[in-house]
Amino acid sequence: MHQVERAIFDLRRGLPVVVTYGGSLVLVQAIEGAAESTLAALAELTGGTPALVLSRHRLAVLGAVEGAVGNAVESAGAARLPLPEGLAARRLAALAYGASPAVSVGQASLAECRLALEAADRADLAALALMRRALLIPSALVARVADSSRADVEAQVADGRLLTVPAEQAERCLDGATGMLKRISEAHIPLADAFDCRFILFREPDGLREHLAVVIGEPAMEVPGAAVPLRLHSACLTGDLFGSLRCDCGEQLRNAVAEIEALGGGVLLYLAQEGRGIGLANKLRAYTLQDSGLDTMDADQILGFGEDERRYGVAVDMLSALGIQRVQLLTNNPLKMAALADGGIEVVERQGLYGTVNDHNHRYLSAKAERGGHLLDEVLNAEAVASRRS
Ligand SMILES: Nc1nc2c(ncn2[C@@H]2O[C@H](COP(=O)(O)OP(=O)(O)OP(=O)(O)O)[C@@H](O)[C@H]2O)c(=O)[nH]1
Ligand SMILES: [Zn+2]
Repeated sequence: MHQVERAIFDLRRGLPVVVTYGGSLVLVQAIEGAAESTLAALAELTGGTPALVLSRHRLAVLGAVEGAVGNAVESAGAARLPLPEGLAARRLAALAYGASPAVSVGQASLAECRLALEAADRADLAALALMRRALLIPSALVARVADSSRADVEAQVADGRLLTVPAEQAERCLDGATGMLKRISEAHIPLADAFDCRFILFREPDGLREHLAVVIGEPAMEVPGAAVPLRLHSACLTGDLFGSLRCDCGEQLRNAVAEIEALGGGVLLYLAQEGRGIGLANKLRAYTLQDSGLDTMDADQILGFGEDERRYGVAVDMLSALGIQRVQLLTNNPLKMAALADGGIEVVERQGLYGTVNDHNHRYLSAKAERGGHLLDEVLNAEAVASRRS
């Protein structure tokens, strides 16, 4: 996976990388920061027509998943839209992640563009996977290298100006490599709500993300049959650190520590999955979209993401590294229970874990309950009763 992580750094810096696929070369570049000159440079270097790869979530926003074109796109999971020459950068951004689906491409209407859509091939899917792993907008500029330009591109690869990544490696970059988490370092850190805590840091094999296991007290981790109280907490910088009122994360984090302590000890896994896996930059974009009336899931979809982009393979790996097989899970999220069960961890019991409902997070929590199936009736109903009384 060596090339993948290097490619991610280049993409985040706004540089193109070359995805190789069945003998062909495809230049790939992030949509963020792309200017008119980016498209011109891609066309010049490759001798091909730059195209925009869009995820199926974004295509649904654009209304492009109906009819025959839609079927082909749906089965491929993404589509490629050839871009007209001289397309303005703001039109490109509007197409990739703009709030209004009523966008047009150059002189062409959206309906005409739909007809121009081509089902994504593996290089396109690889490009999207790289963008997701890099926590960029999940849409990519791509350009196939024409035969006449191949020697030029190969020369740039040879002198180190361009990196190549095989499509099949890039496609797998979201899966993680099971069992390869590295346990890096640890320390005792007393917390306000639990004095006896040990923080253990794990690093993913590609070096990109780090996750923490906080072992609280002396849980019976290696006792056969014991169910260890467990919280899986996805990072939320705004809530966890700043006490944002837009969500319930900060309170849930602190309540989880106190609750695990009260249960006689257990483990909290603090997972680097900011913004349900879309990253902080995109979460801020999603918040701005929510300010115009969208709910938390629709806002993510405008950006091209699914309802929840998190994967829990690293959590399962951390639990096995700690020798934990049976857990009592503190969550309201059925997906977390299913993900652990899929990973071979027995969820013996679930316990709800709540923050306070307020005017700012009410809509967010309701969307989680109504659309995400989160088990929040208790807290939302209690809040409704309280507001009827006052
Ligand atoms: N994309 C997006 N992410 C959000 C938003 N609000 C909060 N988050 C993220 O949602 C995640 C919430 O994580 P958790 O509290 O572990 O999980 P949960 O899915 O709410 O389930 P529980 O275990 O019941 O708390 C964090 O990664 C937050 O950063 C939002 O409006 N948009
Ligand atoms: Zn939060």
